[in-house]
Amino acid sequence: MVSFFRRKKPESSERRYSTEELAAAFPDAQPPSDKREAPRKDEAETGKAPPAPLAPPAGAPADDQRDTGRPRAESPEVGAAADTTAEATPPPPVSPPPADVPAPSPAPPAPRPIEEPDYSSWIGQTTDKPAAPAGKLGWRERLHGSAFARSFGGLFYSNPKLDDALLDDIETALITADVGMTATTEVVEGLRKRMKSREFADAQALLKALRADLLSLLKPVSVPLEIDSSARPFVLLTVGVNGVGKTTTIGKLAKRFRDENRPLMLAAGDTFRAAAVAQLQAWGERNSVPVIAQGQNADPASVAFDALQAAKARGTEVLIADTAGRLHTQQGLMAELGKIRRVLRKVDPTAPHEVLMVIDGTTGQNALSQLRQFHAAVGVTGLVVTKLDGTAKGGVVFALAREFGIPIRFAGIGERPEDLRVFDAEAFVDALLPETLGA
Ligand SMILES: Nc1nc2c(ncn2[C@@H]2O[C@H](COP(=O)(O)OP(=O)(O)OP(=O)(O)O)[C@@H](O)[C@H]2O)c(=O)[nH]1
Repeated sequence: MVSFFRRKKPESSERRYSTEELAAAFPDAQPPSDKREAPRKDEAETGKAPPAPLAPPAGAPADDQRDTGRPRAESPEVGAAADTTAEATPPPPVSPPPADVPAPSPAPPAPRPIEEPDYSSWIGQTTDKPAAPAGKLGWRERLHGSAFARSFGGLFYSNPKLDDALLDDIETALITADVGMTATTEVVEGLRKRMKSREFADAQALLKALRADLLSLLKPVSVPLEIDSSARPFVLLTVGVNGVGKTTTIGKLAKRFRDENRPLMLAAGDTFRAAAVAQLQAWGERNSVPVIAQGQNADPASVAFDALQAAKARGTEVLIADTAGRLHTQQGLMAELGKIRRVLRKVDPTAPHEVLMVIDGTTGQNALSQLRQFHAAVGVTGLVVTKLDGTAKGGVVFALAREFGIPIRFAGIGERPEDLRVFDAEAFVDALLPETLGA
């Protein structure tokens, strides 16, 4: 039973958290997103519901013609749309691949290719932030501002004693960082049991055990994306709620694949937000990556259908399809994802080969219900957790891993292309905890 709410600290107990940090433990304190149709806080999962085993994807929704609230173009189920723009030029050979794809190695990856990053062609907005170094480097620099790192920084440097107060502080820190009640209880009660059976010589030993517990939560989901070369093209469908960083992530992935010399095509399936189509097209033009687009308000399934046919005809290795951001609670829009998947399967019954859900790392426990709904609608096979830099709490990664076990393919730790990292459980955990505990 989590003691966060019932335990009262002794008067003499050292105060280690600011009121802001404690207040941050409560989801109501989260600032509202400035994005269109951003999820409301009252939709958040509070962690009260028992963790239900994830049902397999429910297959295609029965009625894909439900009102989505958007104008519709001709469906590809009756024929592919004609107004297609695609550049015929194949991507030019570029620099060697970064070392952290496809499989992470225990050894530090080689430095990034020595090429000047062309930020003028970057898909997202420009930023003055310096790029984080590649490989395992940069994680700590980017995550040190997170609620998780700040809470644990204070905790570890206060020279704690091995007692129940330390466990209370760990519990508070984990909840504050959005790890969620269930995962927090499991970890803290496990440590308490071991402490009572005198397994730990001192507080440092307990903290090392905590690091091991956190790692063991994440290790099973630290599974990098592998491009199956027998799939031509390998179709990657990106999904997620509004403003989580889908289009930006596609740009980062496209740069990664281009650097690996993989012939690539993009499908501008976010036909709701006009800027999203323009963003992909501009990026594609500058980087000689073909972009299939039909413009705003086109049927996204039609765009996906066209793109897959074009990619197949050209022998493209990877096709990345964007989709519009949608709230997981909007049934019509969730059904649209099922339609996109069905339409892709008309061209290639094995497509999409990866359904990559992008989750904003600052979302908190609401991320759990988002993933549950998207998985039911379209069968999520991999995750990208973005915005873990700056003020993100970061703990939701543990909650997602514990409840769903779906591979976390990438982590977004900044806005630069090289800030999309292959998810590395050890680099992530060690970036959140003080350096003295690192392996
Ligand atoms: N700090 C930070 N910002 C990020 C990261 N990933 C994306 N962003 C920013 O998040 C904002 C939204 O990104 P978009 O790519 O437009 O999000 P989207 O999901 O495509 O948005 P919709 O099309 O509206 O659903 C942009 O300002 C990005 O620069 C990240 O890892 N860290």
